Amino acid sequence: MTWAKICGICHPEDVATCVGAGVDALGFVVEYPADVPWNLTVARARELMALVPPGVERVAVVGDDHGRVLSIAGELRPDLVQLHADEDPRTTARLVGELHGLGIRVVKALRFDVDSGRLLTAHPVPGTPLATARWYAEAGVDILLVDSVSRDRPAGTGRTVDLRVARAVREGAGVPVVLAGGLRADNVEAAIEAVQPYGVDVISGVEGPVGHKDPDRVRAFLAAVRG
Ligand SMILES: O=C(O)c1ccccc1NCC(=O)[C@H](O)[C@H](O)COP(=O)(O)O
Repeated sequence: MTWAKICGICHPEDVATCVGAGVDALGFVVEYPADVPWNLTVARARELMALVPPGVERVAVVGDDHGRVLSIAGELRPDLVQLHADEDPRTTARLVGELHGLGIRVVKALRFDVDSGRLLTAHPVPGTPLATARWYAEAGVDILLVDSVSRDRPAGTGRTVDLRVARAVREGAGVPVVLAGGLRADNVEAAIEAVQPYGVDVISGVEGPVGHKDPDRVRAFLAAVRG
């Protein structure tokens, strides 16, 4: 069964909606170092995570600063930490060791630019997306997340990635791969078929007004994932 995560949770009623619809994991964006509509303080994230029942994984979506990532993880003790910025493999490897020591698994995002299709990274990386994926896998991450990024948004773009590239990463990375970027109830089945990912992840495709989940869209998305 394909693992399904819904990200950008900001309100208690959205926790209830997603859990009621059978989600596997919920993502909480915490003190992300860019202006995104789904950003939470640690205190607000703690309140919302406390509403998540056992059996549904809590993912803290964070980025960049090593010390801040570690401190957020220590304060919230999520099931997974999702590194969603420009963490280089050395920093990632260090964080993996420290987070695993806290019993927390690590997701690393690989972000593809919506205009050029290129893997966006501030660091010199091996030639192909697959080589970069392996680089991070060797750093010890538990899951890689293939996502899109735009000039305006570091995530939550509502735009799809090249599914052939995602498939190549999934086939060769050596760790489970989650597919994100522009997924909706009407395209997620085909995307799963094309990429055969471990899981899928969504924000825009299940929202009404930005920051608020639409219960019908949440249910339709999860029904489509379950086939
Ligand atoms: O969810 C966010 O707001 C967010 C903010 C900063 C960094 C990462 C973030 N989330 C990443 C995800 O896991 C999303 O599910 C992913 O970007 C998909 O978004 P969408 O294309 O809108 O479905």
